[in-house]
Amino acid sequence: MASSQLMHRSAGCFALALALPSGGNRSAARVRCSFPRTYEELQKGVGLEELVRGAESAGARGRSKLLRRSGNEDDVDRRRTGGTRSSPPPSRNGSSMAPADLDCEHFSRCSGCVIDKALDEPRVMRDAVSFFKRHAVDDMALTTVGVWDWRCRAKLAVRGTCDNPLIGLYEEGSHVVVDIPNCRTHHPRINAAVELVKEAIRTLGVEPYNEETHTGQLRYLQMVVTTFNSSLPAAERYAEGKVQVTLVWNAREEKSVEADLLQPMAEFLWQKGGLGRRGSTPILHSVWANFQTTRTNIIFGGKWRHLLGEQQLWERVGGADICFTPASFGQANVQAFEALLRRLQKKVKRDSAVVELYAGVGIIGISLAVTRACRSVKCVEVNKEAKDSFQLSLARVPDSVDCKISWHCADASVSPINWLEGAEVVIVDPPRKGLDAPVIEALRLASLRGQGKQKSPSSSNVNRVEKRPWIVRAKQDSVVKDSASDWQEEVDVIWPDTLIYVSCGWESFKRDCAALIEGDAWHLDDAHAFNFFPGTDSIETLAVFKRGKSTGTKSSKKKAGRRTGPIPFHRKVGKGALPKAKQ
Ligand SMILES: C[S@@+](CC[C@H](N)C(=O)[O-])C[C@H]1O[C@@H](n2cnc3c(N)ncnc32)[C@H](O)[C@@H]1O
Repeated sequence: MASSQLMHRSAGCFALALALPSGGNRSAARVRCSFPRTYEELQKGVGLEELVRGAESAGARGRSKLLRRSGNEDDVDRRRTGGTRSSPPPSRNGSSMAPADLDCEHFSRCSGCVIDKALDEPRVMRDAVSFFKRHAVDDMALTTVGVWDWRCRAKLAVRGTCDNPLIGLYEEGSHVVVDIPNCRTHHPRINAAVELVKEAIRTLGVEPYNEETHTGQLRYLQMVVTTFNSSLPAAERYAEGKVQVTLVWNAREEKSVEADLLQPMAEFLWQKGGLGRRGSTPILHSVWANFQTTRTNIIFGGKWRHLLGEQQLWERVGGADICFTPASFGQANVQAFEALLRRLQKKVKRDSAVVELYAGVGIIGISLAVTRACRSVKCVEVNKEAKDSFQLSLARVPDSVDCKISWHCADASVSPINWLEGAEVVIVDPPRKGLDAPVIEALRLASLRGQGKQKSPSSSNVNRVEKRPWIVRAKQDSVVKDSASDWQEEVDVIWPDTLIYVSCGWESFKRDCAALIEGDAWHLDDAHAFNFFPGTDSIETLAVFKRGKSTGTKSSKKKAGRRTGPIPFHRKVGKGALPKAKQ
């Protein structure tokens, strides 16, 4: 996808940039602005798992008086479109909560956020609630882990001059970069790292890129925060996150003459923000370079170089240690993702055989292997860059985990039925455009086969044909960890009876859902939304489908327990979410 699209956050979900987070004004504004508990917790720093654990119990205990907490994703595919600003915010269901307003000085020009009021109630939830109600899921709710400081991944354009660098996102519909030093959605350490980059540009005379003349040196930045630090108490890890900075340089490689200032810049950053930082803790994790010389809007070139700091970036997600390279996809809102994973884990029966399509670095699969004692987990991902990350993460899966875990570099839309065979649970987490048509057809077919309505595997012609036998292909492009116990190939063919759909594209989800349930191939069993991108009118949806026609049993149960009054689609999580009486 073109970077021009990337750089407008409203055209997806994006990354903003800028300045020193510790300014007194900003802090004061935050205290005034409705989330005193969140503010205090952010100052103290609350660990990811601790935060979300507290959130879950709070969610279970009631939501009417919940306060809010802070929350994460990013990538080209994950950016969502901002919705209309004209519709009024949904009702707060009688809650006395103060509004979760953005209160950001950049809002009027920056394309990153499209909503600055009631960030905890994206308007799209109205549609989502009524959609799921029509499909017999009438307790659809939204989990908001926090509305500020949630973005742990940002891709930012560098423009302007070496005396006055501009670092941020494009203004909507243009290629004018809006400088966003005090972005309220960024993890504060991203803003601090951007400030350092500006200082380096001014001091060393680094030329920001000029699109028109295709001159200049520094084109983009990628900032990724890791909150993984086992030497700190869990409560301090989020606030103490460190930034992996990638400098996207307008040169073919580090030895090119155009890259003469690359190493000096990396050393400057490391001196001021890394281990060389005297008297204070480092804010940088590492410095990388990426080389991009094309005239296109594509942000990254194919060449990456590690320059300084730690090479591997780790995050603790869903109960597992996960490694990311700068080229891997990662969720920007790590706290909200953690909340989603915890809910997802509960939807998978222990000892299941799981296949995950669109798996990225395999976070969901590894997390299930570790927390649900799965019999097997197969991850399928098209981006080969994710393989190294998966391998490193796999090496940290404890030996006690008795699960056959594998990762396969493959296009899920090619012969997808082969991946579904032998799995009880299938998880899909596609890009914003939704599922590929062959995957939908294969999911429908797998359901029919599971119901005994379609017998012959060879009779299907719904898939594009991959010439290599799938088993050969899987072996060639795979990483596999066998279980400690003997692995036995399934003799009786099993087909998934549970389909878990993680969606970052609401419109494509609705379309895919209609295709999946058509003719009672699947029915919706459960759905929940997560506020992954506060400031945008978008949600991340976790939907659980069961095979075949609904028996009505679950729906009747839900009806029996249904509350009267407006549908409470909003749920806040985190310690701050506990009803006062119970704290
Ligand atoms: C929304 S991301 C989810 C990744 C992962 N589940 C996570 O949360 O980190 C979608 C992933 O699907 C991958 N993808 C896109 N098209 C694909 C295809 N046809 N086959 C397999 N993977 C695909 C992308 O490379 C990306 O890693």
